Amino acid sequence: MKILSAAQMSWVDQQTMKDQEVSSLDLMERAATTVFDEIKQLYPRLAQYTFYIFCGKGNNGGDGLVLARLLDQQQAQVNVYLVDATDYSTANLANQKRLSAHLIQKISPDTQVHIPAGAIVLDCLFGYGLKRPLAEEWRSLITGINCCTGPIYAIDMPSGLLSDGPTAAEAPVIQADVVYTFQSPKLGLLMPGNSRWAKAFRVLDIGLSRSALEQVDTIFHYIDLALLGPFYRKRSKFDHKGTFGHCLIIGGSRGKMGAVQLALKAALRSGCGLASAYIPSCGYTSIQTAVPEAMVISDPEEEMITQFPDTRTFQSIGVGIGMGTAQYTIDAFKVFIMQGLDTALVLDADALNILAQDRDLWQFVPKGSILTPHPKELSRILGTWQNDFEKLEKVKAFAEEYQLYILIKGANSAIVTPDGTVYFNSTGNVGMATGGSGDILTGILTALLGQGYSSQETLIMGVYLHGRAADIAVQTLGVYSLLPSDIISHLPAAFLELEKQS
Ligand SMILES: NC(=O)C1=CN([C@@H]2O[C@H](COP(=O)(O)OP(=O)(O)OC[C@H]3O[C@@H](n4cnc5c(N)ncnc54)[C@H](OP(=O)(O)O)[C@@H]3O)[C@@H](O)[C@H]2O)[C@@H](O)CC1
Ligand SMILES: [K+]
Repeated sequence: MKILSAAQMSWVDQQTMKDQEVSSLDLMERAATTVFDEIKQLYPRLAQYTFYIFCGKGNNGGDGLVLARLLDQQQAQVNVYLVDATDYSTANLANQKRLSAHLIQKISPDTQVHIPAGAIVLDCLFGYGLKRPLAEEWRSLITGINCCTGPIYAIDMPSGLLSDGPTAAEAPVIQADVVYTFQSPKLGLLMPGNSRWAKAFRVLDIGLSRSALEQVDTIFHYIDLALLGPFYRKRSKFDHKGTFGHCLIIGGSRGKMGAVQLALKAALRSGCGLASAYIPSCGYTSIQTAVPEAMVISDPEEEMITQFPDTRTFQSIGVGIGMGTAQYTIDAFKVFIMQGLDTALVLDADALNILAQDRDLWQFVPKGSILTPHPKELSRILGTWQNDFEKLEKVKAFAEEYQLYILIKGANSAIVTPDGTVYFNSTGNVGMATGGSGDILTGILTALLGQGYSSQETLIMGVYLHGRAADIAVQTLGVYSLLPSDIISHLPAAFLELEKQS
């Protein structure tokens, strides 16, 4: 799914009106009706609820006015607060006239509102038309709304949040529990730093012109099953284990052998033909016992890796998890990486920490390699950033310079490719924030790379399935109790979904 800028959304809206011969008013009715349907599903007995609907002067406010009419028709208690203006959009004015005048109360940006307990708020002050951060004069209205005890649903965007650029932390912005955004997720909804304003969002299909959507060119994409379908390979009965690659996980140190165990299990659950581990010898028995399907090669040293194996017979290699940064390990890793390998690697954890200490090493990392840093590892590599947008630019520059694929881990993890394309993930949940989740991702990615998927395909599919398995798992286990190993045991369900859709 494409992620469109405000300007692109506006262009697609215009094209839709031409292609489908509909007016702005029709489109507004359609958009607001999709939100109304969602709300009706959440609150089937609408007549029992009170809605506080805050409307601006543009088309986002117009959506709110339509919603007010639809809710009023279902006997919900409706209170509309419309920002007083002299320049309402045409569709906004038309919808004011369609609503009983007694329902509308005019307010100014500095009005102080008190919302009673139990009321539901619909935020329709600003959508993608917000061009600059809201001025101070809006603070009292926005703060009053944010103080409500009931849920806040924002239409298209939380008001005050910019769609395409950074919003200052102290800016007045609506804190939406759920954002119903039209047709395409907006960048501002995906940035982790904005999560207190957009706690969750749902993309609603409002039937905008397919051909216009296809024509829009964007470097930003949102990963869904439809994106995976074209490259997911179904298996034929003539395939055999040699077809699916032999993957190698290099990592582990005394006390951190579990990381390798998790990665191996995840790799085996992700369809690799053969899986091997290279580990310090103290882990030999535990890995052989815990993962009987895997093969183990051990370093001569007990507690840490001091040399790297010949990797030429393996189709894919994942390096770094649980490896530690003992000097012997650092020295051995440097020799390994400086030999000039011609296979893309999956690099995680301590492999990244070692590389981060010596910028000269990056030139030796095989082009097309996959890096999966968590935020701390990423800042060791790139330094600091002011906001998520700057972080993204820094990652893009680095990915291009060294021709690498970089995963920015977090809610809505983002994959950055060497040509600057960005794929945001749509799966995953807060239950994954437990040590070990990343080791599983390394296993999945190494397995997919070994099966012949390109680095880009590997990341899109691996990150999606990793999150999806966790999403399926929390349906029965909940976010508090989810263990990384539960992600592995739910990988089959995630793969099955993909198999069915392809
Ligand atoms: N197009 C369609 O047919 C459809 C559109 N749809 C809906 O329309 C929404 C987009 O509507 P929109 O373009 O009217 O913009 P909107 O977000 O309502 O705000 C614009 C107003 O805000 C003002 N303004 C801007 N920045 C400001 C600031 N910092 N501080 C103060 N004011 C500021 C700006 O005034 P200006 O600065 O230009 O004078 C302008 O008056 C979209 O999100 C979706 O909900 C759906 O119904 C589908 C059909
Ligand atoms: K809004």
